[in-house]
Amino acid sequence: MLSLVVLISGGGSNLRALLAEAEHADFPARVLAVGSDRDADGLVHAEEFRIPSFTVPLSSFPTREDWGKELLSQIQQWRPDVVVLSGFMRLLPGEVVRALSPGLLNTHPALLPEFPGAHAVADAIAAGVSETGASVILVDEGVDTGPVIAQERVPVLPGDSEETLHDRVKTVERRLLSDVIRGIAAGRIRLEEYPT
Ligand SMILES: Nc1nc2c(c(=O)[nH]1)N[C@@H](CN(C=O)c1ccc(C(=O)N[C@@H](CCC(=O)O)C(=O)O)cc1)CN2
Ligand SMILES: NCC(=O)N[C@@H]1O[C@H](COP(=O)([O-])[O-])[C@@H](O)[C@H]1O
Repeated sequence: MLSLVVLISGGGSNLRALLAEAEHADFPARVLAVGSDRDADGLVHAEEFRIPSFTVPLSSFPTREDWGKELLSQIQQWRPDVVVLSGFMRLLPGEVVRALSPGLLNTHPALLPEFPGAHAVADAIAAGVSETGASVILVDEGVDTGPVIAQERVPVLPGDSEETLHDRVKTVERRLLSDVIRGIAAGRIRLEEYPT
């Protein structure tokens, strides 16, 4: 059984999907705790599924590095096999990335390396592309520069808003993340074999 800690910053719809799937006996992973860098709306999903949560606000620390040390401490108390960034909107300091790698995944709503960063869906709309995608990557010390574990194209439809496109992308993200977690648990995906 793979043990996960999931980090969020927002509404946590992808977290909720993972928590719901983890309730099924055939899912080979469990979420030990949910963490956030703020009082995220998505923490309500952890409460509903009776999963412990913790919040480490960046604004409570003099530096990002100090924040990272506390975040890392909170994560490591749960001794997870894998940490999943699911709408976690803070860049992690190198010390945190190094301590958690290679068991540190991020889901991103674009076909990386296209549209990295915090506003991928808006950027895809603005660029006028006819398709974008979803990616699951290993997190490195760059910004969305880690090796791609899984990704899938998603069409941009005429009249798409950021919201309609993001919703379409999220449905693919959820499936990709589930498949990656199942692959890791089954030994088909070996994170240590990816270059970082
Ligand atoms: N060391 C890394 N940390 C994180 C990565 C990563 O690739 N390396 N991915 C992000 C998730 N992410 C994209 O997938 C992402 C999230 C946020 C930002 C960003 O610029 N954040 C700003 C604040 C932006 C805001 O609050 O709107 C910041 O951290 O100051 C870039 C990429 C998670 N962490
Ligand atoms: N750069 C990181 C990034 O953009 N992450 C994205 O935030 C969304 C969170 O949605 P949710 O809060 O509804 O799960 C997801 O689409 C995730 O890929």
